[in-house]
Amino acid sequence: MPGIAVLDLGGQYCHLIARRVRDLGVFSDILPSDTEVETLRHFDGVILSGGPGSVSEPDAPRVPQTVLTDLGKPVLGICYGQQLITDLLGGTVIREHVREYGLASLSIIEPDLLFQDVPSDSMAWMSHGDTVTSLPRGFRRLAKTETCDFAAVADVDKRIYGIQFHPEVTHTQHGMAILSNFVFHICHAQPTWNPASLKDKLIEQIRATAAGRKVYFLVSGGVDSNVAYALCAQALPPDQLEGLYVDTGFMRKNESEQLRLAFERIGLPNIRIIDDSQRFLDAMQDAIDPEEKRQRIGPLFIEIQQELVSAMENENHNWVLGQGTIYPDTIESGGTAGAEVIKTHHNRVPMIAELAAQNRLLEPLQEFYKDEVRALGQALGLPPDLVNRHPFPGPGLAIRTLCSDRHAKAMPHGGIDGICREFGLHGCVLPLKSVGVQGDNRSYKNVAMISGVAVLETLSQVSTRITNGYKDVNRVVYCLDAAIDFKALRVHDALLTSERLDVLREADAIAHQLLHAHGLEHQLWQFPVVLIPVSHGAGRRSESKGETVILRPVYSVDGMTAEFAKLPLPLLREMARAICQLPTIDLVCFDVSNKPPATIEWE
Ligand SMILES: Nc1ncnc2c1ncn2[C@@H]1O[C@H](COP(=O)(O)OP(=O)(O)OP(=O)(O)O)[C@@H](O)[C@H]1O
Repeated sequence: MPGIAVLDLGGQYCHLIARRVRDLGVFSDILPSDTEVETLRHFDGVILSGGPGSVSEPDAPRVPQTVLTDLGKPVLGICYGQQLITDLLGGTVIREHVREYGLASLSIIEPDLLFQDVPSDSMAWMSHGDTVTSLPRGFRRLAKTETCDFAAVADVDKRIYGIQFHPEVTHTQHGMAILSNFVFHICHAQPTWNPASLKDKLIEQIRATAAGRKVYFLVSGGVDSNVAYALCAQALPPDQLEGLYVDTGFMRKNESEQLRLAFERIGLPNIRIIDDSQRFLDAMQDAIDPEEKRQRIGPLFIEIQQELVSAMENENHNWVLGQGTIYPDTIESGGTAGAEVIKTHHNRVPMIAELAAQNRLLEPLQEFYKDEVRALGQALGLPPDLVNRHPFPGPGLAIRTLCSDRHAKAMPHGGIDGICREFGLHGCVLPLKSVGVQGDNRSYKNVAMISGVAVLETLSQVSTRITNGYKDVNRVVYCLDAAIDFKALRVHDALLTSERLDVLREADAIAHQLLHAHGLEHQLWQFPVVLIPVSHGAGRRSESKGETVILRPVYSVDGMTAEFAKLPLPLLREMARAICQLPTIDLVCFDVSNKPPATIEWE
């Protein structure tokens, strides 16, 4: 199955490039930058990804020169990829003092197959520090922007192309058309990639890997492991497969039981629920910082995995461990900020690598992206509640229950309040931090709270103005209770306790039931409900340690960027009224931040 090789030069968008190519129906594989020409010959063409490096740095990633001189296949360099092509073939790249970041208007200077059916003027997304200033011999300029002379270049005879903008991000108006032109008109690839049609091949592979041994499959209740487990169930007889589900205590309301029932309904009763909730809760006793929480949950999960493996070994020597690993888990692009930290409890720890070396690891979906896994799940006839579930983080509600060791009042902020007043609103800053993304990095910044009467469009404008204007704020929440008094807002100390988790579980269940009743859940990518230790003592319980619930519904296509979901305000207020009936809940807010600058989750 030929297709397109994407060479990873460390860009955070590497997966996005591979995904876009697959969306065109063409297989694509991400390979290390030093992959040799012999391996690349099996592909129809090569894309060199972007990346944070600079060609002038000695240890920035490079590709072998022979990819450009000997391979004879079309090559497209994107951003850093273009600069690398220029450098390797004798052109000049200079370091700019100011990084160009954002939309630019792209003008085509010379028509070419790459720009077939693309208007001569359109918008393209730029994000670069270095710039090409002179071209290698044989290259011509195909397009420019106001600030970039060499926005697209090519040696058309050798089919080597370079573009400074990012066609893979949705902000580039005709990005998909440009990628499609490269893939079909320049590489002549065939649209033969269809993950759902690979079902029979996958079933054969599962049988071959299991080779008569018992498969213990780790099922988390998430889409990936649900589909992988169901696939194993079609491949193997019931006595050769058992699902293992670890209840961490950080699951949503009735989640474990619902999962068991959902599998039972489709004839898969072999799920063993392992209740380790107390162990997880004990481990989190005094954890406040989000990284600290993840660093405690990850190793404990691995410890439990290890215990399960030892138990299997004692029970029966003939076993294989299954996991719902998918493609982005197996390849962490070099540029993904914080990847190491985020994924500590993930599928690539040394014990798992050891099992793989012993041929005791089964990961049937390791070639697929999540939307492809969903397509496969549908082809298997799995019910929507197993296949279309919203993504849910491994550490679960533990990272949706914010902790604090502070006592502080909400901070007045003239600048933010000034922006709000232009729209008839008010604003302040909560002395509480949440995670965001800025450029290639994770940020950990304050949250702004706004209140007043507004329509969604206004909230969107105000939120963008605040986060663009004040770099110490990466998230904005809108108070759903009109009677808020900022002076009565207090951040107080709070740890991760079973009582707080229970309240959050109830709030989450209320919000999701109402969402379901209005038939809106499939419009959303995800709908985290978050508990923050912020009380609004006014009137109700002045001495209380009341809390605030945040509703965080988002739209997204791939989780890499996201927009706050424009759910009807009357529905959000209905959710807020119901949630405010819970003991200890003072206030409910609606998160009106996009990603970037905020992340989907708060921690
Ligand atoms: N609580 C759990 N119980 C059993 N297995 C788990 C659990 N959490 C994770 N796993 C296993 O580890 C894999 C990776 O976990 P992770 O939390 O990263 O989920 P994911 O990549 O979103 O996949 P999924 O959609 O299956 O949850 C899962 O596919 C599953 O095989």
